[in-house]
Formats: sequence, structure tokens, C-alpha cells
Amino acid sequence: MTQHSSAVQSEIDDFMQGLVRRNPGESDFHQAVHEVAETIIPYIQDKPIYKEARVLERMTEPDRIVSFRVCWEDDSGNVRVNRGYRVQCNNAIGPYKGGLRFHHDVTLSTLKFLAFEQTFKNSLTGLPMGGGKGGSDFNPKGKSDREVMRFCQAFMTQLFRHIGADTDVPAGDIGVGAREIGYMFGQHKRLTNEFTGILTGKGLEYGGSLVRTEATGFGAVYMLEDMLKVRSQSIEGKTAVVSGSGNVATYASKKLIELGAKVVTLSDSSGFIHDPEGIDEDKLAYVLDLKNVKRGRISEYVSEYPQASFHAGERPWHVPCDLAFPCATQNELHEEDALALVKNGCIAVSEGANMPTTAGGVEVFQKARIMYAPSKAANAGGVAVSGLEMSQNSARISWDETNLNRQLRNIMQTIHDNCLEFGQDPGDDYIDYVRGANIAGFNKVANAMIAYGVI
Ligand SMILES: NC(=O)C1=CN([C@@H]2O[C@H](COP(=O)(O)OP(=O)(O)OC[C@H]3O[C@@H](n4cnc5c(N)ncnc54)[C@H](OP(=O)(O)O)[C@@H]3O)[C@@H](O)[C@H]2O)C=CC1
Ligand SMILES: O=C(O)CCC(=O)C(=O)O
Repeated sequence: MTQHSSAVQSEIDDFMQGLVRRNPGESDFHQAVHEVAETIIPYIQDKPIYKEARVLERMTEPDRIVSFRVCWEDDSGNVRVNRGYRVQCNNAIGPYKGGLRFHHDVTLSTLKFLAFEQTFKNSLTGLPMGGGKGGSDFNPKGKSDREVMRFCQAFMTQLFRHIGADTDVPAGDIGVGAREIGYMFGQHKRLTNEFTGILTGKGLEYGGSLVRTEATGFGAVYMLEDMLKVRSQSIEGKTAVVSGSGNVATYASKKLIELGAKVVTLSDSSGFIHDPEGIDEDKLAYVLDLKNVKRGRISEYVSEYPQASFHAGERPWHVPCDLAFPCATQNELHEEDALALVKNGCIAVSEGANMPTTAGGVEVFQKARIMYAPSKAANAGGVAVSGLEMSQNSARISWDETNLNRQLRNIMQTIHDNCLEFGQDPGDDYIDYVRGANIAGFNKVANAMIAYGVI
């Protein structure tokens, strides 16, 4: 962690006080902005153009937030009411772009932090995409397919007037996978009588892109592979601890297994499984079926594979490993977890989830000088392939898997190299990927905002 002069520190403190005053009680949003302010305010000290244009103040005030009632009927004919949102954070470099989250814990604070981080992440991909995020406090867990369908249709009936292929292109996130995207795309088509690329993560039969399903998890592993390469190391033979058992966790595990790592954990919100023999391709296929088809719990893994243990209500970070991949949700890796990882010899962390490590945890990693890739860089592969899905939809073409895999690999390499450019001090071989990602992401958005004048 860089020590700032007292003048710079007081500028950061003043900035954060103003942000907290304007956005009371939104702790996730404060956390995400604070991490950026800590690196961008020192960076712009000798760049008056950004300070005079108050670029950071403008970037932390979303362009627009829409909130709406979502009213639907459950299978018993009861009327249910949820709240839907779309946070359109910044469209300086392209249409708003970012996922939709359906989870009972969703609040405006969650979506504002996600939309803010998305703005930097999308800029890092090098593709023309602004930042947005949306969702609802609807919980798909335990709902029938018909209930999920009726909710998705009701949600899109409200959202459709705010999105468009050149305006705002949502996608999936927690609780929104292929099934939900299908229902929402179908409803949009019905409402508008248009077949356009207004969502990404679509099925391959109706405008989806190959490699999008795998992209976030694969990308997080590619990022770590590039970080290890700088230290002349590789993934082969390393033990990896992964959290989550959804889209990102399972495809990160798939790529890790392919590259010769031993993946020993997966988790969900009820606890984690530890398989000391390693989760191989067959076991992972079981998990994919369990989660995506049967919609079961990760604890069921131990009935199928009795050598594994289930740890109810716990997170996997105390299991010794070389590599850690938090791939479940925000703030799932706390300071004491980070201390345990470092103590047990973990050498690198790549964040598949968005902001999974608390500020205290990040400080532990940085003080220990282990390799640490923050989410806005490490999990950008998903939105990158979403950007490629948008390109394919606009051109009405489909690229093959080899082409898309190559583009994803190149984008992750470029993100890594940009972090390196802005994250290193002369004479110090430590790479601060947090600073590197923030500055590289900031530059493009800030320069576009300045080009537009005061708007
Ligand atoms: N999908 C994508 O392309 C991208 C996703 N991300 C981020 O990756 C993370 C995972 O997303 P994704 O895999 O798509 O989502 P999924 O819905 O497919 O899976 C989410 C996983 O996280 C677990 N989880 C959710 N909430 C909690 C919680 N409070 N505590 C513990 N575990 C929890 C879920 O368990 P349970 O089933 O018990 O809820 C599930 O295993 C999120 O942070 C998301 O924002 C980032 C970039 C792109
Ligand atoms: O693919 C997308 O547009 C969204 C991905 C996403 O939500 C994320 O990067 O957090």
C-alpha cells in the first residue's frame, strides 16, 4: 500500500466524506469508490485537467438510476411484489453494459458499487462499453421455472423502455443465467417486435456467442497465469482453493484442471466442500449438473464423493493452497481469511467475483506482497466476450470458438500488461495490480469525458 503525503491523504478523506454524505448507508458503494480514490487522487495530482474537470466526482455520480415495481403471480395465484433497478453509471466510451443480479440481498448500494466497478472494468477490456448494472431483490432459489418465467417477463416489461442495443445492454450475474436471459430476451422481443442484441449471454440458437459461458472463469485463470509468468512460474502442479459453485467458479475450476492445477474446494451460501483428492473433470461435470439442472446444494457433493467433507456455514480460505479464487460474492474474504491464506503459503489471488475481498483483506495481501488481481481486472473476461457478442450481433455473424478463445486470451493479456504499466514503481519489482487496473481503466473514460466538455 502506497503511503500518501498528508495533503493527498486529506484530499482523499474530504472526497470520501462528501461521497458518504451524498450516499448515506451505501457501504458497498463507499468501499468500491474508496479503493479507486486511494489510487486515482494521487495519480491526478500533477494532471490538473482531470481535477479541474472534476472527473472523479462525475464518475462517482451515476448518469441515471431507474427503479421500478415488479409485480407477478406465484404458482398459487398470490400476487408478489419485488423491486427492480438499473444503474446507468457512465456511457462515455460506449453503451451502458453490465449484468443483472437477482438475489434477495440486492440493494441500490450493491448495484451502485457494481455499476461503478463495471465502468473501469469495461474500459480495461479495450472494447467500446460503458458501465451499468441492475437487478432485483427477487430470489430465484426455490421458485418453479414458471414462477421464474413470470418474474422475468414482468421485470422486462418495466426494463425494456430503458435499454437498447446502442443504449444499454444488460447480461447475467448472480441468479441470472441462461434460463433467465432466455425469458427476458423473449419478452423484449414480444414487447418491441424486434430481434436485436439487447442482452448478452443469450443462447447460441438466438444470437449468443460461443465462449461467453466460460469467459469469466477462464479469464480469471488467464489473469493469474500471466501474473505467475512474470515470476517465471506456472499453474501446473499448484493447489487451488475456489469459492462459489456457479458460473464463474465452475469455469475457473475447469480451466485450472485443464492447466494441471488441483482444485480442492467449492462452496455456496451454506458452506464449502473440501475434496483433498482434487475435483477432476468428472466431478466437475457432476457439480455442473447439480447446480444448473438439479438446482441442488453443494453439500450434496459429499454423498456422491464420500472422501470429501462439507463444512457448513464456513468459507474455504483456511484450507492450505498456492492459489485462491474467490468466485462467489462481494466481501466473502475477510482480513482473517487473508491472513490464513498468506500464513498457509498462498502466493496468488485472482478475483472471479466482484469485490470479494474486504478492504482489510486487500491490505493483508498487499503488505505480504503476494500477487493479487482485483476483480475489475481479473473477471473482465466475461464482459469482454459480451462485447464480442455485441459485435457479432451488430454484424449478424458468428465467430468460431478458436477465434473467440484467442480474442479472450489476448484481451486478458492486454489487461494484465496495462496493470503492469501503471502498477509498478521504479526500482521495486512488486506489481500493485489494484493501482494498475484503476489507472488504466480511468484514463480512457476520463479522456472521453473531457472530450465532451461539461455534460
Ligand atoms: N457471470 C459472469 O459472467 C460474471 C460474474 N461476476 C461475478 O462473479 C460472482 C459469481 O457470479 P456467477 O457465478 O455468475 O453467479 P451464480 O449465480 O452462477 O453463482 C453464484 C455463486 O455464489 C454463491 N453465493 C451467492 N451469494 C452468496 C453469499 N452471500 N455467500 C456465499 N456464497 C454466495 C452462490 O451460492 P448459492 O447458490 O447458495 O446462493 C453460487 O454458488 C459474482 O460476484 C458476480 O458479480 C463477475 C463478472 C462476470
Ligand atoms: O457480460 C456482461 O455484460 C456483464 C458481466 C458482469 O456483470 C460483470 O462483469 O460483473
